[in-house]
Amino acid sequence: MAITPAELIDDFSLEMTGKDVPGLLEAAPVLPQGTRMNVTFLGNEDLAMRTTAAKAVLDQGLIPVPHISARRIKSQEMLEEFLAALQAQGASENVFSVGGDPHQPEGPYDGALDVIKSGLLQQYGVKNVSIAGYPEGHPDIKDDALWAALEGKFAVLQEQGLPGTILTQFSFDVDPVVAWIEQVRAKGIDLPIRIGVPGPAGIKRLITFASRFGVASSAGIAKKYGFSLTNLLGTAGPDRFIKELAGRLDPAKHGSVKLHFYTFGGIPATSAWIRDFKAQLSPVR
Ligand SMILES: NC(=O)C1=CN([C@@H]2O[C@H](COP(=O)(O)OP(=O)(O)OC[C@H]3O[C@@H](n4cnc5c(N)ncnc54)[C@H](O)[C@@H]3O)[C@@H](O)[C@H]2O)C=CC1
Ligand SMILES: Nc1nc(=O)c2c([nH]1)NC[C@@H]1CN(c3ccc(C(=O)N[C@@H](CCC(=O)O)C(=O)O)cc3)CN21
Repeated sequence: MAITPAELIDDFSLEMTGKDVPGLLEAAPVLPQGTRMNVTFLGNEDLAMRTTAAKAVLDQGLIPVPHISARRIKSQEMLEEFLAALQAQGASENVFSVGGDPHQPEGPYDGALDVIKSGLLQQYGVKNVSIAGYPEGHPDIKDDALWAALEGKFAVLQEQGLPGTILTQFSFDVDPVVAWIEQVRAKGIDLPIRIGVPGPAGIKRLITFASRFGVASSAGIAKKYGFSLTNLLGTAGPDRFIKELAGRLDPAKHGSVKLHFYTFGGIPATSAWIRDFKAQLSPVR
């Protein structure tokens, strides 16, 4: 029963946007070689920004995990163009297939499952597909639909013989996260799970992103996490969250569980925070 925070944070992954290449270059010296760096697929990015960022990740000795936002893909040609550009750089082995925030699909793909079912991923060298998980649900998608989507994606990846990883929305509250992991395992879904946590960031910024993405941040949850809703001036990091989560995980019951950092406060700040957190866990003797 229980793993140590050092075990939980080992082999963490993190995330950048297409605009974050300068932050990536600044942070790279403190990131372990081979660390996975997700690269977002936002509405304000284009193919060149996304592929340039993925290449920059590779050049730093890290592993790019480009996002493919199903609803933002306007055509099969656009999907193939993106995958081909990634493959040409050696950046197509790992992708995150996600629905995307547009209320209406901009092309033929309604959700992540449609992209996976297309069979195109393997054709362009994809070897591992991350899919999304929602410990606290999603503001626009009913829980039934989320579970059906997760089970559907797991089944199709198995049929295709493609390894997968579940990557979750961030949370400030360990209780729903542990309950959700147990539900995933009860459904027989044995994929490795990466639990999303926010890197250290301004409290205002954390709350803004939490409300945008439908993540709970009530006064009680905020206090437990380490910030107050009435004092928005400071910053907050996930140290308490990580220590509590580690204390409640049992590998025999919960399977492989790692961490994924959303870098709302910037990649350098998150990377330095992780280095310092690890150092304080294992003081030099
Ligand atoms: N790092 C990131 O960029 C993350 C983004 N998300 C967002 O979460 C949402 C769901 O993604 P997945 O779990 O991959 O879902 P999915 O693509 O597997 O779809 C699940 C179900 O919800 C529907 N759906 C998909 N996107 C929707 C939307 N924007 N609004 C209403 N219904 C939608 C689909 O038709 C399907 O029935 C997307 O909005 C996605 O962008 C979630 C986590 C992380
Ligand atoms: N439903 C959902 N959609 C998402 O797009 C999403 C999630 N969930 N969960 C967390 C991650 C983190 N995401 C993001 C998205 C944008 C920035 C960002 O820095 N955006 C702007 C700045 C906007 C601002 O400061 O308010 C940028 O410059 O691109 C960071 C993380 C996207 N992600």
